Amino acid sequence: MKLAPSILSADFAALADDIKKVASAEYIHIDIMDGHFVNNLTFGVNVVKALRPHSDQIFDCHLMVDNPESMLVDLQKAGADLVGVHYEACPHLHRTLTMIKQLGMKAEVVINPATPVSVIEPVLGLVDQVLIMTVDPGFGGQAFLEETLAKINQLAIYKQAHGLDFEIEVDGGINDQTIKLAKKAGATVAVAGSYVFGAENPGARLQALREGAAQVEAD
Ligand SMILES: O=C(CO)[C@@H](O)[C@H](O)COP(=O)(O)O
Ligand SMILES: [Fe+2]
Repeated sequence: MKLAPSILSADFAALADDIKKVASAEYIHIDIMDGHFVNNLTFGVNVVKALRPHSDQIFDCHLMVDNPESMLVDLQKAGADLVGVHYEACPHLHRTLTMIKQLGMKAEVVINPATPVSVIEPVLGLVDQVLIMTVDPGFGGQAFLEETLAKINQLAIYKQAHGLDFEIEVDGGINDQTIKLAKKAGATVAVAGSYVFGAENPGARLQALREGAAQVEAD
């Protein structure tokens, strides 16, 4: 399973140092929040640009903003690799996802815990990754919503039945126990913020996540 430490729980005064502590992860997850789509306000394109020289990892940008289309060109220039837009924020989803791909980035669609998988079926042939939120977006440190497991499983079955090829990412409340539930349900990428950066040794927490996920294979 791929790991995506979320810098939402890192030290905002030392982001470049903190991402070096998670150099063994495949992705760096960057939560961009505008204070409108969600109540919280984090960072924008300038922080993506500032961090780019400090890491070769995939920059996985999770846009929790209204009108995400307006920042796509700047995000591409800043060095984003993969961009996730919320179904709930995009009335013209095909166009938005196509724009991400035309800019040379990987495209992801994101759904909130209360949004059913069926509404994104029309765009599943277009995306490189689907993010099933396992908490309501906006903040780190919330508890994993087990009700989302059925949706992860439903998406994994749909993907296989239709011969589609995309990653299934989960985000919110992931720790060394919940990662097992998510993997069993079919997730292939796990975001973790507070579990990783809330610890003295973020690298050891990544290792614990890998070991947790590996136990599912062994089952
Ligand atoms: O998108 C979000 C929150 O909206 C996440 O990426 C958080 O950063 C996850 O934090 P934890 O639940 O792992 O602490
Ligand atoms: Fe996120």
